[in-house]
Amino acid sequence: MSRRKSAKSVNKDSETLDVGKHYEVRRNDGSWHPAVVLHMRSSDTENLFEYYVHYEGCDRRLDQWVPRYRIKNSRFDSSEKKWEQKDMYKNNDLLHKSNKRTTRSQNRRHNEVNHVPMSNGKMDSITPAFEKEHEAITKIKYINKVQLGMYEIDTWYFSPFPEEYQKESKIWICEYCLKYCKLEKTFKYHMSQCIWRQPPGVEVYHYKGILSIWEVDSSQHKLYCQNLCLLAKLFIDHKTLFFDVEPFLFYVLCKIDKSGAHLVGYFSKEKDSPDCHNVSCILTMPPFQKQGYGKLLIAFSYELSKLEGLPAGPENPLSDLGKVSYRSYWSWTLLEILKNASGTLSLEDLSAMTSITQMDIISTLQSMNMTKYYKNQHVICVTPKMVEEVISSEQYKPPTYILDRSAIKWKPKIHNLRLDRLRIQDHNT
Ligand SMILES: CC(=O)SCCNC(=O)CCNC(=O)[C@H](O)C(C)(C)COP(=O)(O)OP(=O)(O)OC[C@H]1O[C@@H](n2cnc3c(N)ncnc32)[C@H](O)[C@@H]1OP(=O)(O)O
Repeated sequence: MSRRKSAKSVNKDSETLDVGKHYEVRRNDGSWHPAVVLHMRSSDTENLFEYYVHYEGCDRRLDQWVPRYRIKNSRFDSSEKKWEQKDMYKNNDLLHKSNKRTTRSQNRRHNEVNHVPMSNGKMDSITPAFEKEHEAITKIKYINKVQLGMYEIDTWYFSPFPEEYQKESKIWICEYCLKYCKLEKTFKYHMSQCIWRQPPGVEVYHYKGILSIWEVDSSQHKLYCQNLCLLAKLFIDHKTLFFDVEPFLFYVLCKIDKSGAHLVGYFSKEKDSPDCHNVSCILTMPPFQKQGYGKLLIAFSYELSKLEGLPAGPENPLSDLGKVSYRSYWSWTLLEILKNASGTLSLEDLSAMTSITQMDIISTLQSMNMTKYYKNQHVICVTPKMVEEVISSEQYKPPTYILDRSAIKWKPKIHNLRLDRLRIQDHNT
């Protein structure tokens, strides 16, 4: 007899809930939170349904399948608004300490991570129609866990793995070649046969035998790059690149030990970016997040832009965590220059020194109150005292990993068509 009961017999075991309606749901940490039920399925282990819920006011990465007993019977009327905003965000990983005065930068960071709309009501540059379509397609995440090397990782979002993998709650991925498997035994067999111990491609950064970055050309290693994108999509909400990877280069950051080079994170970059993007997508694998690797990858992307001699920036829209990381990198980089500066510095100077675009410099300096709008243009308005104050505040965080420029083994390539075009234009004028 099948372990699963039919929907009809399941209904008898407990009151079923309505998809699309709001209920109070117990989260993993034990707190109750209003949530909308997005989907239901019969559970494998219980004679009950389980429900896919989205917690109101929270990022979709917290959406999850929960058993029936974690949901209160009575419907929750979301219009009652009995949940205070501060309670809604209480359990997010970035906390607002209620008794403590928060600085402007802490407020901005809290708003970014918790999706509080900006004063103009906009979240970012995605159109509502696109957002709706995107949400419909990627509403339900079926793969809940992924085993990567020694880490079992909870996934955050839907990723378009082939259909037969979509119904698996866990998949296994080889941390070296990124082959994915449905079954643990297939995975174990693969690991006994796989001879890879590092990403394919060329090592372009090697730091003291501990960290390395590999440049992987998707034209030469298409399958690896496609698998990397599928894996990354489990942790990036707005990502559309999966199969047509050839226009991109991938920079893969690894931690090295005697067993091999272990995947920590990566960023992708268009080979020819007409909009001067130096990062298309960036990811640190969750077990390595908040340890400084994201800012190391960002610093590396700007070092490449400096070698190319072009100001550049990440592709928009940035995710909540992307915004926080870029803002932190930009602030630190600019303050490092300003604290040692003598004489005047223009926006052009700062951009030439850092390869950060003037727009990103302006928004970063504005957030630190260091610009003025004068005669229809932004001017830097900063005194040594202002710089000192920010540097001694909590907002100033030197990176955990400082990029060692001497460890970079990379030169701009011929295939950087845009760079060549710019040089030709320059020569002709
Ligand atoms: C262009 C684009 O691709 S946008 C999409 C960006 N990518 C994603 O959103 C994918 C999921 N997120 C990630 O992979 C990572 O969070 C990244 C890549 C954005 C950042 O990587 P990390 O390795 O965590 O970055 P790192 O440790 O250097 O921290 C950067 C800053 O973000 C902060 N941060 C990182 N994670 C969190 C978090 N969960 N909550 C609050 N702050 C956080 C850190 O405290 C740090 O701030 P600080 O410098 O002021 O201390």
